[in-house]
Amino acid sequence: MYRSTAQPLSPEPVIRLRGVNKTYAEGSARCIALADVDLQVFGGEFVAITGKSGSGKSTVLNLLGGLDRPSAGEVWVDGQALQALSERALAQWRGRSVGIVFQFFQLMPTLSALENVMLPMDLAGRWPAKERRQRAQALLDRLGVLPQSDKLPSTMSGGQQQRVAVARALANAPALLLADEPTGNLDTHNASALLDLLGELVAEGQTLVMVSHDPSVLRRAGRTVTLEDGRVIQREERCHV
Ligand SMILES: Nc1ncnc2c1ncn2[C@@H]1O[C@H](COP(=O)(O)OP(=O)(O)OP(=O)(O)O)[C@@H](O)[C@H]1O
Repeated sequence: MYRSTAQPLSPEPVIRLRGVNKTYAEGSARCIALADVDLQVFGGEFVAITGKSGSGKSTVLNLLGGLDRPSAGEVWVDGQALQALSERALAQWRGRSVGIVFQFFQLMPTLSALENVMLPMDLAGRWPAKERRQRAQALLDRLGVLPQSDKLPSTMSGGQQQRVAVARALANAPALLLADEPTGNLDTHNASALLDLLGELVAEGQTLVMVSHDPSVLRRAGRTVTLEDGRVIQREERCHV
């Protein structure tokens, strides 16, 4: 049975954003996507990032996942200063240290569910081939989609595809799991089941940052960070009773 190997709450933050700015050039104008954002997330936390369309949520997620770089400021993830890495080193780091789940699943259409989950391990050259297969099977089992192992994404339901996508995101035992509106394309039942599974992973120590507008997601997060026009306007801790 797959269990998250992430460490429970630790004093060192898994994520540290300091004075982060991100601007995009639009002809002669500049679009300020993020302005002076500071954020810390500790191991085993589930933090939801919310805000209106265009407030900068995906930009934060892209910076955390090493998919984009800040215009100014520092992005530290799992002890690594991402701004210090070359493109090549950043790509290698990304493959090993973060797992990302997208709204539209983004599975490789010509690969089976099992092959999709094995792919990040193959690319990272992690674990012997036999172990990669066993690990992928354990992940699919954990996510409740082992019977779908040999199926192509197009022959699976949306809920099944998203579970496979979560298994793929966990393949390299990432320090950080990121999710961009992961329930946005699921019906209520599948969305709730997916959130249950993600909640179990967090309870085992997985650090999770999720962008969402969905109130049912925000209710489950330990903490919500609200963005407006690229700035953090609210940090809300949930009371656990
Ligand atoms: N590649 C880009 N080029 C130019 N502007 C961009 C680019 N990416 C994002 N932006 C701008 O940066 C701002 C923040 O965008 P971002 O996608 O982070 O917002 P968001 O909160 O995720 O929005 P949504 O909820 O609609 O996905 C917006 O004004 C957007 O137009």
